Amino acid sequence: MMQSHIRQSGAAAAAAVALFSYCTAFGREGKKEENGSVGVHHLVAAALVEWRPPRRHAAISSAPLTSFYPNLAICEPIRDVESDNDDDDDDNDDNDSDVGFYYLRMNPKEVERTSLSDSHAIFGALSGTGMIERYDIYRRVLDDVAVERKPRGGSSRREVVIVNLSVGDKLNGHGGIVHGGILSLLFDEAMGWAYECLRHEDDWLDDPSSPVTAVTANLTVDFRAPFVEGSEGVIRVYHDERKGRKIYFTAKLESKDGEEMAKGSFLAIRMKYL
Ligand SMILES: CCCCCCCC/C=C\CCCCCCCC(=O)SCCNC(=O)CCNC(=O)[C@H](O)C(C)(C)COP(=O)(O)OP(=O)(O)OC[C@H]1O[C@@H](n2cnc3c(N)ncnc32)[C@H](O)[C@@H]1OP(=O)(O)O
Repeated sequence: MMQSHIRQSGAAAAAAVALFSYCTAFGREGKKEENGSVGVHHLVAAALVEWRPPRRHAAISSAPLTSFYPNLAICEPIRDVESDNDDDDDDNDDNDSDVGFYYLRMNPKEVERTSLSDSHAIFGALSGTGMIERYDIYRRVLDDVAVERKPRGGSSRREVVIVNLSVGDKLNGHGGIVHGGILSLLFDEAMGWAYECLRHEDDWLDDPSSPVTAVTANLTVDFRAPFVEGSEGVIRVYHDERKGRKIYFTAKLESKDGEEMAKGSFLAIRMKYL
């Protein structure tokens, strides 16, 4: 059981409850996941540490998308929404006490406080009513039992990040349908966060504390169904494998009803000199 490190704010607690409700409504997290664990409705929010770029990154500081914020992934749980022994909606699952994971929220308000806030596509220019109205990022964290059962650092596929999003009516291509380029953007960002979260939580990089950043080398998206304006959705990002500097992810965008609207794959390449 996670200990609560109290840095509680009403807004953060509300956010955790909101995601809990959302995930419950989606009915996904009570099911078996790819890592064999069972969803536990521990939903928490994050406290973030202010961070300024160290000097050795000055060479890329003028390129917004290669600026980065390592400590965004340093979070502390502030609230357990549900204990392991609480009732679970999934009656078919008899492994409810076999805990698996919880979510930590990456607070977008912290992103907005950074120097990127105005120039960032999602949290800056395209943020607002009618555009990207919500882009809440949650890092999925294995709890202690799951970590013991399945040591970190493996190459097996697992969910890393989910993004709870909604898009308004000003980012369309065809009438009433969100532009595919916008969905690609939303995927790109989500998978970038997955990279960042993995880098901090895991031992799969040579030195997790090293300020090694990455860029998107390749992004592909399959559009499976029209994502209509004014829709809410969830992006789920999975880490697939790593080959040296190349880190592979896949992702899917689900509608509020759980329908797969789009899926994507993503290759992040760690920069040679950063
Ligand atoms: C992933 C982001 C994580 C960010 C984390 C920090 C922030 C955290 C906070 C908040 C999250 C924010 C999240 C934001 C997300 C947005 C990210 C973007 O949109 S980034 C802007 C668009 N992308 C560019 O501008 C790149 C431009 N391209 C390049 O700079 C280079 O081409 C680069 C670095 C990608 C590769 O160049 P080389 O010189 O380092 O490497 P070579 O030798 O060419 O390739 C190495 C290996 O990769 C393969 N490779 C290279 N490019 C490939 C490609 N396009 N497709 C497939 N393979 C490729 C090669 O075949 C080679 O493979 P073999 O080692 O031989 O097996």
